[in-house]
Amino acid sequence: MDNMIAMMSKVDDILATVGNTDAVSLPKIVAIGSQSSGKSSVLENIVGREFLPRKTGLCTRRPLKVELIRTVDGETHSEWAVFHHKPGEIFVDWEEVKKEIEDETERECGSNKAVSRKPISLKFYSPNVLSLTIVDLPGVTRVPVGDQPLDIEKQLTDMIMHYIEKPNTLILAVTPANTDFATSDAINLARVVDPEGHRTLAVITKLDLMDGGTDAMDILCGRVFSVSLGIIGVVCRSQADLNSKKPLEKALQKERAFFQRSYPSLASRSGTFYLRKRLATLLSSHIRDCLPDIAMKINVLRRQFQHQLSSCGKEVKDPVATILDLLTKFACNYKAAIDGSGNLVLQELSGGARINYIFHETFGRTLQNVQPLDGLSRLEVLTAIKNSTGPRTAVFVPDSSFEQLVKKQIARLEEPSIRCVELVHEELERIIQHCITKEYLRFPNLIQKIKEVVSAKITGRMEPTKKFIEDLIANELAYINTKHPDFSDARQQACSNLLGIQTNGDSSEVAHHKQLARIENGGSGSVSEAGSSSSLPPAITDGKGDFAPQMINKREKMCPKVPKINRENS
Ligand SMILES: Nc1nc2c(ncn2[C@@H]2O[C@H](COP(=O)(O)OP(=O)(O)OP(=O)(O)O)[C@@H](O)[C@H]2O)c(=O)[nH]1
Repeated sequence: MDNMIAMMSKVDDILATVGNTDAVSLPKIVAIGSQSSGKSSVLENIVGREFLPRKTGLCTRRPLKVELIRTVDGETHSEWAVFHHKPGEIFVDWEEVKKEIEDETERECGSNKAVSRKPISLKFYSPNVLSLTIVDLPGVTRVPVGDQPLDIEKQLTDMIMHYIEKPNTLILAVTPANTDFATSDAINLARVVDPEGHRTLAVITKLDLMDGGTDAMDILCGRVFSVSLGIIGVVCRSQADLNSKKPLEKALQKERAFFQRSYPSLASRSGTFYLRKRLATLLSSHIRDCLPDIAMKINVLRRQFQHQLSSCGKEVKDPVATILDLLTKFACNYKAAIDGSGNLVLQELSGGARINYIFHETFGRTLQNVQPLDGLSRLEVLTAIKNSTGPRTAVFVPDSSFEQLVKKQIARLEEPSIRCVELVHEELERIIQHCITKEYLRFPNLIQKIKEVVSAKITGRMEPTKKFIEDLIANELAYINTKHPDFSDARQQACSNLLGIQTNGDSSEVAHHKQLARIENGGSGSVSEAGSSSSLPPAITDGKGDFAPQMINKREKMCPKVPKINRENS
């Protein structure tokens, strides 16, 4: 029996080493229940040692897998413990075991009540135990405290389900006797995955705390609810016993006396001693039943791993040289992918060619499509002109309003430029994947690390590059050289276009005046032709009621895409 349990423990270790614990469901006992129902107390009673952190409120915050391994007398240490996360260290002091469980819990979950799914594994070697594997899970709680997330109840229930839904798990459903059984979390959760109760053993704790005049006879005899593996009552140490450091042996004696006194007819199949024996028998017969199925699954796994192993190639004699070689190759592949000298992908553009496409096609086309006057309504232009002249009436387009409008348009270049950076970044990330060739596949951790490091480097350049673009645009916005002759003409023409100046043979400034006057009159009123034209300075027009021909040519050159406004509609 001991051999079988020890063998299962070894298989579990091997599966944990290859990171495949879910591939084969190994028989184990899992203790579940609501918070403070007494799961850890029961586990301590079974082990016969005080090694668990104990206090009221949430105490178990990570699954704790305890493997009890029966040793023969005469070993160097009669009893010792080893943690899976500290393989070389042997613990012989139970206070240190307790402290290590607390420390390891805090390392993973922090100090403020948060919980984690990651189990702590402990092997306990002793000639005084029956070989067993028990997992103690955090208790179900409903109200989040400390760093616990709002959905703590769901997270805990999911964690419990993850363990107990496996068909080879025996469920130790711990329920305190001083609560209502109809609301027992342990029994209700167990029923979800094991409705017939074939793999559920109920343990009733805190029988000593039941109200005077009541007893748990009906419950212990299975008249309230029934589970086929049995219902066993236990009495563990109370908080007062823990505070006064009452030895476990004394507590076990007291427990035996309690059952002989209060439940004499059930005394022989109640209490910790009976529970230990029952669990060991159940587990070993359960292992026997599951063995053929487990052996078959392990054989399938073995074949899979052998196949994987043979695809790995030659043995690595010098790991450091191999890693250096792979890193150098990766760097060369990456450079080649950008230079264009790497493996050619025929189906799609990639690497440097794709970056070129992003710059010249995607980004280039976007810039070409940015029309200088897009998003500037005529009303906006006229309002800007009027706002910049204050109480005075505008005759010429003032520089300040022109600058204000131009700046708004230049700022529009920022968004497509940033998008271009993002596209290039995406491509640089894609190159990483392309550079990981077949020969890397046998080193999944190395691949993971390369991806992390290179991706972090590339992503680290994103912010400085975006900042560079923002600075470039800011530089352009800082000073608009309106004195530049081309720019100056373009300004005139762009504004003329917006104002719909080429109307009815009016000179540009006449039309400009009319527009401003229309705005002043609510947008549609008519303006006295004679009155307005008579106040215009004569030098602006060419005498034919329009801009001089060379000015129009300039406009065509500077703003070729500005659509002409229909004279009739303007
Ligand atoms: N009087 C009495 N107290 C008990 C009994 N079993 C547990 N307790 C007390 O109940 C409290 C909670 O016990 P734990 O064993 O820590 O409960 P738990 O279910 O492991 O708690 P969490 O893991 O935090 O959910 C402790 O103060 C125990 O001393 C019992 O049979 N009788």
